[in-house]
Amino acid sequence: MPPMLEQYVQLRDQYADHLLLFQVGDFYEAFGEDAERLSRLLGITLTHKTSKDFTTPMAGIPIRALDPHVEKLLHLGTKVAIADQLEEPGGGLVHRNVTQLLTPGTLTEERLLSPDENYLGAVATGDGYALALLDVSTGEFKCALLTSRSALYDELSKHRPRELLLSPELKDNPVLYAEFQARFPIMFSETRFEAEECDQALLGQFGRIPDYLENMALRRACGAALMYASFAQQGQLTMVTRLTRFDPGAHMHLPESTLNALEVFKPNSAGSLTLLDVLSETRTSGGKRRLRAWLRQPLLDEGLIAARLQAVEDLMKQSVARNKIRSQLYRAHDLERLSARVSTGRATPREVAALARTLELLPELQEALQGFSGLLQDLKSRLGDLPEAVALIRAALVEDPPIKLSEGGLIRDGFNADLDALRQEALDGRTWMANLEQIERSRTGIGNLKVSYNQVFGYYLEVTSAHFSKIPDDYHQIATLKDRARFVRPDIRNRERQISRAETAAMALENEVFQHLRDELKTHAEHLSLLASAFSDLDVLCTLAEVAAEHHWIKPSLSSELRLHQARHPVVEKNLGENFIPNDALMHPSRHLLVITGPNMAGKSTYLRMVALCALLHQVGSFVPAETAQLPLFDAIHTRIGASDDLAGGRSTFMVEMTELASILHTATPRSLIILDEVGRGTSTLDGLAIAWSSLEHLQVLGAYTLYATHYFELTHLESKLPGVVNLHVAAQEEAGGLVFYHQVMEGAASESYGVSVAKLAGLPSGVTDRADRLLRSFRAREQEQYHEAMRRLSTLEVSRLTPLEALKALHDLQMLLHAGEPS
Ligand SMILES: Nc1ncnc2c1ncn2[C@@H]1O[C@H](COP(=O)(O)OP(=O)(O)OP(=O)(O)O)[C@@H](O)[C@H]1O
Repeated sequence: MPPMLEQYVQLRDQYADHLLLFQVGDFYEAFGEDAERLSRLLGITLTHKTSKDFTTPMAGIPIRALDPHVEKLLHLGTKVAIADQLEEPGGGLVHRNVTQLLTPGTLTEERLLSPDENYLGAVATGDGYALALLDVSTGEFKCALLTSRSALYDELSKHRPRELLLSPELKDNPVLYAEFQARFPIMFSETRFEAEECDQALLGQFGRIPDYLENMALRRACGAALMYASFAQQGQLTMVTRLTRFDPGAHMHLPESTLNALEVFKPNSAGSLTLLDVLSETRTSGGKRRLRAWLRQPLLDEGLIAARLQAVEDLMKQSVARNKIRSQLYRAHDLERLSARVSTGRATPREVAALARTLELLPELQEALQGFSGLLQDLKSRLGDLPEAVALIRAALVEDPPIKLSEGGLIRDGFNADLDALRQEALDGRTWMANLEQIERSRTGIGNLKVSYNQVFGYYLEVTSAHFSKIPDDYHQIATLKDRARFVRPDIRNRERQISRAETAAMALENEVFQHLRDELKTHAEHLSLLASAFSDLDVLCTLAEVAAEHHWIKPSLSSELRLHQARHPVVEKNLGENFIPNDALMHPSRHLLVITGPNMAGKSTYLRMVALCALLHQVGSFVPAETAQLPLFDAIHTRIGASDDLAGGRSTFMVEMTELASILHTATPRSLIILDEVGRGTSTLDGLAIAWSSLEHLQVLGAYTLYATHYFELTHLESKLPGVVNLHVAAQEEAGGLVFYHQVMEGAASESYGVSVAKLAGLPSGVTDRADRLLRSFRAREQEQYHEAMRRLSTLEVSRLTPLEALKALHDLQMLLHAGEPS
């Protein structure tokens, strides 16, 4: 095997679960089976490397086209190891080593990352489920202990890790492992979870094990994440300076089903909008991530909510200051990621320049925040500028430095005297070379003499055969072509060596100066990460103010009652504009369970979601889409909306519905907001009605604020039976041209369900709808008849004369009567 392939095989075996891309000149190559795999995955040509008696498959990617290919490989679930040439090719085998390991959850390369968080997740069990979440692109590292698997799934789907590590007790359980894989179609990777090694990893990273990691499972999850990321980053985890433990109970409980039903992040149908889309006015990538985090975790603390609302109100009113801040933020680069890159000493010259440009915004941001109080004043003090860092970068780097250090030309003239001298020397040499052609033409009288350069000979003189007689003695011929010859001279060789020596030394010195600059910036890493966090908070507050101003949202106030006047569903309103009909909502302890009826398409679901979204926005600290709004503090929003099945999870529509209902009934407290849309629809009418009825009775006793939309008219009877239950309906009317929806929510139950009318609107064939109309009339007539007949028989029954057996038979007959009969 040729020595280069031996080198390849050695590295490949060292990083066995990665696909090794091996630099050979301007290409990254793979050989053997890996080449076949690469060619299959990327659809690129498979060739062969042949030397003497050896041949092997080979596939390669040009270096300049690496990123899109790596992106595709990661997307296909393949980890990538990049081995670079670490020295200029010379005589023998070039020294190569792995310089980057790329896995979806441990990326730091800006160009491969999306603006969202990029978490690596690790889960271990013992006393519940321990979850660690590490984003090495920003240095964020947090963990939590979850009491149930569904709580773990909720957190995982909220944080959407790109890669997951499962401890052996989870991974080795085929049923559990399959369930994880079905729920989270991401990369699952292997690492060690041994307690002792995990503790060592934590000690190595933080110098001590934080007190709040008393739980072994937490330490295993955190340690495993650290060990895995550290391997991928080849020990460079300096961006991870803090580990926080978060308490899912410290925030409003928002199960995955609620986030999905309310379409907070993900639309239910492709192409439609989400709440995040309506709020997507952030100006920075960090702000976008922070907004997602706030939406994931609405607050429970009145004081914090009030502080955010106050800041949003101040920024909304001060539109000049707000616009100024937003236009500054627009120019900011992703400070969170830049600070992580700086802390690992990996920032590229261009990233360092971007850092300076971002830090230069600080004085203006501080000025714009002048005169604000509360949270905004705090933010102003968190935005302390770093003039010395900016001055250093500005003095050292050219205005627009290259991405790669190896491209050179990044250090400004005048910054380092030695570098200036080397550059001058190289320049002198090149000027000498540039003038040489003219000088030699005059000296020899050869008008077409040329000075050229190529990789093999370096600089040389070229003379065509017509002028061979004029060639001076000091020219030494080095090559003869058909009609010309090439020459050198000792002084040309000397100059060439001088240029090359000076340029190589200048490059090395630039490298050194830049390393020094990076080391200097590293000392500000902590400050930079705090600044980054302040930027993100400021961006989100400005975003909430901007949205409030643009869409005429108002500041909600805290109350024990839920009182919305002329409220709108923010997403549906964005689609419908002025055609959206606002509605009121009123709930208090003696009106805490609203049963909403009305035809299909009337707007029941929209109304339910509208109330829930207002509650969620309030606790995020946002204004809400209404004319006035008073809202209680909810500890959770539970929803059971729509029919969805979980084919991957192997559960039918009804099973999903019942599982979600069970979880709501078990976990809801009197302080929860519950939204139920047509519960019980997935089974037979009577079973469904019975389940819905008893669930409502349960919630009525619990006292939780509940909105329940239904087509079961029987449930409207609950209003007269149970205190706290109130009927509402969404207005619609049959008119000459068909059914008209008013989308207006009114007191009282609906009089009809208009199902057949809606079917007509939907375009069912008229023959079918006419027959349905007749059937409906006959069902109703029959129902009435049976009901009256049953009543008549019951009232004439002489109960005191019946034997127990006769009484039972009479009851049975009555029942048969009520269920009897097919329509004619
Ligand atoms: N307040 C409103 N103003 C204007 N249009 C509305 C309003 N509410 C709902 N709509 C429109 O009506 C459509 C149907 O609304 P929604 O899904 O809420 O009805 P629904 O009563 O829950 O129907 P179903 O019983 O079939 O689930 C929405 O997509 C929207 O276009």
